[in-house]
Amino acid sequence: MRMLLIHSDYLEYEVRDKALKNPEPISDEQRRGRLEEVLAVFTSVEKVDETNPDEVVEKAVAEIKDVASQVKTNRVFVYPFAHLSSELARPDVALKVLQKVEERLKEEGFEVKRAPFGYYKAFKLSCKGHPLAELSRTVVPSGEVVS
Ligand SMILES: Nc1ncnc2c1ncn2[C@@H]1O[C@H](CO)[C@@H](NC(=O)[C@@H](N)CO)[C@H]1O
Repeated sequence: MRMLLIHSDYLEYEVRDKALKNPEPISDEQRRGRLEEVLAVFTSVEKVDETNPDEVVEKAVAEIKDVASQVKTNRVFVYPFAHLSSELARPDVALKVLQKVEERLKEEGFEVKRAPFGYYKAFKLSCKGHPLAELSRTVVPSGEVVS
């Protein structure tokens, strides 16, 4: 899993067209979303993650918690982003992983939004620009190598 973590004044999105034949079903309310003072986590779930999705969820949550504590926010925006890797996991696996990351962050006390999966989306992002505002993290199941 590849993550680009951007500490932001805000992130907002609006759903546009389907990017998959069967995108995640969403309510009208989920067609737009916005969070302020947020750690935006743009995420590509990778093929290698399919060998142990549960483990990669836990590793991703640990990394997000670490960065969130460094930038002092408890608000996280999980954003599916298929552009950080050339070896993407199947959409059904990727969606489950991202849903689980959202669920586990909420269990850890974070305020979390997750952008809808399988769509093209317009988004606006305001990066804070401090030294820790732009970070990347890669996590893989144990025993796997980062390609
Ligand atoms: N392995 C994967 N990891 C993360 N997201 C993935 C994925 N496989 C499919 N998606 C989702 O389907 C859209 C089309 O690839 C993706 N859409 C996007 O990435 C938008 N930024 C529009 O390009 C995404 O929602």
